[in-house]
This record gives sequence, structure tokens and C-alpha cells, in this order.
Amino acid sequence: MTAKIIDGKLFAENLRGAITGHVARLKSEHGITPGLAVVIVGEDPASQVYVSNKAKQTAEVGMNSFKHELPADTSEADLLALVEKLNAHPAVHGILVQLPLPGHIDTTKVIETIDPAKDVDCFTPANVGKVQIGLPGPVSCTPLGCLMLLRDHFAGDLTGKHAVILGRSNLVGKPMAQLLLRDNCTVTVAHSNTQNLADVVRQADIVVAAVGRPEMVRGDWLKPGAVVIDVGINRVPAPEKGEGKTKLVGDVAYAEAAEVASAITPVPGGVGPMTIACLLANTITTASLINGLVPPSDLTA
Ligand SMILES: Nc1nc(=O)c2c([nH]1)NC[C@@H]1CN(c3ccc(C(=O)N[C@@H](CCC(=O)O)C(=O)O)cc3)C=[N+]21
Ligand SMILES: [Mg+2]
Repeated sequence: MTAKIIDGKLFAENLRGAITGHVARLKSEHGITPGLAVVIVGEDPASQVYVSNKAKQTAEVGMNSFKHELPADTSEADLLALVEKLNAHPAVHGILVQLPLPGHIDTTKVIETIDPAKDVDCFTPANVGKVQIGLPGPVSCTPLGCLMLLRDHFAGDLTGKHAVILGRSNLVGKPMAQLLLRDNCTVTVAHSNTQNLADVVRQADIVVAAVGRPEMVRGDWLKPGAVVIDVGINRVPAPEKGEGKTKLVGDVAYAEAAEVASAITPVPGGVGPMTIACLLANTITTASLINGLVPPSDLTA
């Protein structure tokens, strides 16, 4: 079998098209221009590229983009003060503080200072709780992107599928489990202490790999016909491209897996672009809720 490639880049482009329409409608019918503020502390080049991409796409869909670039030695108090200012700013409907933060800043404290109404990452305890009980609000971007890809692949019905999630992080594994439960999957969350991991994964109709270990999931770990969502984005040396060169690989050994799976997301071009598109989707959701409007159903879980 050669797997169908699940094209997250194309799906994300189409999603941004839909988002552009929602932005236009919020403007023309309600006089609201959704605004997303992105805060970055320090000069990590990868984070900078990534934040610039977000800002560019935010503007492309017609939203206001506010970028705050702070030096690496910014104090925790100054960062908290900026977050409070953005919480109070009426043109800002979404706040994203790029992680990781420098070591001298308490990340939990910063996240808990973000107004949950503007928490487009869905990192605050209030929003994590809402996802768990199915209340409207933003949904963790990467899991939401994975869910959209899976719903599209299975024509909207995931009922009864056995989903095995590798990784139990607050960012991906745990919210992914909640969303797949809502869609009537049988969910197994495997992690670094799971025994006989390959045997567990071999039971899966759906595999979501989010462990951050390059090419850990092998082709022979998969049940023939499984659908594989690879969340990993690992930069590894690529001597075949020349000395000192690198490439991106996922948490799944793609070439092997594509021989066994029925469908698989590539890296790059799979889940990554969906994460950013879902950030924009969440900004529509928060801008709607802040203004007492029902968020568009095509942008949320
Ligand atoms: N508050 C916060 N929220 C985040 O959502 C967040 C964060 N901090 N810190 C960093 C991570 C990382 N992350 C990525 C999203 C998309 C791609 C992406 O689009 N990747 C492209 C490839 C990019 C490349 O070529 O390097 C792809 O997979 O095709 C990558 C990484 C969001 N993060
Ligand atoms: Mg783990």
C-alpha cells in the first residue's frame, strides 16, 4: 500500500480562505476587525521566523496584527504588565505569548495572566476546562488542526475508531485526547512509560504522534491501513544535503510508514501549517465571543 498524503498545507490555505470570509463578515455586519497580538521575548532565530509567518498570515486574512518583540532580558514584571495592557486593549481579541520563554520568567504565571477570553493558544486553565466539558471557546491549535484533518479524511465521522496518541503533553497529547473522545473515538494515550509501545500502536486505526523524537514510530508499528498524523517537527542533520545542512523530520519514519498506512501527514507541510491557521481560527472565535456572537462552527471543534 502507498498512503494517501494528507496535505495540511493545502487544507490550511483553504481554511485561511474561509477565515478571510469570516473576517470580512465581522467587519461589514458588526464593525469588528479581529486583532491578534503576538509577543516574543528574545532573539531565537527559529521563533522569529515563526512569529513573522504568523504576523504575515494574520494580515493576509484581513485581521489586525500587533507584534511585540521584547529583549531577552525583559523582566517578568514588564512582560506581565504588557499582557495586562493587551488584556485591556479593545482592538486585541487574541494574545499569543511565544514559548519557550527565557528561564528567568515563570511561564505558568504569564499564561495565567492572559485573559481566558483572549487566550487563542487555549493554554489557560479556564479554557482547558471548557474544552474538556465541551463549552464554546478557543481550542488548542495543533490538536484542532489535527482534528480538522481527521474529520476531513473520514468525512466527518470518527465514531468507534481506536486512536492511539503518543505523548501526554498539555500542548498536544492531552487536548487531542479530549477532542477525539468528543468525536466518539476510543482513545489510548501512550507515553514514555508505556509498556510494549509498538504493540499498543499496532492496535490503532488513527495514530497521532506527538513525542518530539525524530522518526521514532516505525513502519512495522502500524496496523495496515492506519491513518497517521505526525505532529513532530524535528530539525536533524542532513549531511546528504551538504556539510552542516539540516532538514525537518517528524516523529514517524515517513517512508516506511507510507508503505503501511492508508494516509499520512508529511513533515513539513502537514500539521505545522494547520497550527497557524487554527490560531487565526481561534482569533475569530474569541473575537466573536467577546462581542456576544456565536463563533462560526467551521472554525471550531
Ligand atoms: N504560544 C505558542 N504557541 C504555539 O503554537 C507555538 C509556540 N508558542 N512556540 C513554538 C511552537 C512551534 N509551533 C509551530 C507551528 C507551526 C509550524 C510550521 O508551520 N511548520 C512548517 C515548517 C516550518 C519550517 O520550515 O521550519 C511545517 O510543518 O510545514 C512550526 C512550529 C507553534 N508553537
Ligand atoms: Mg512523554
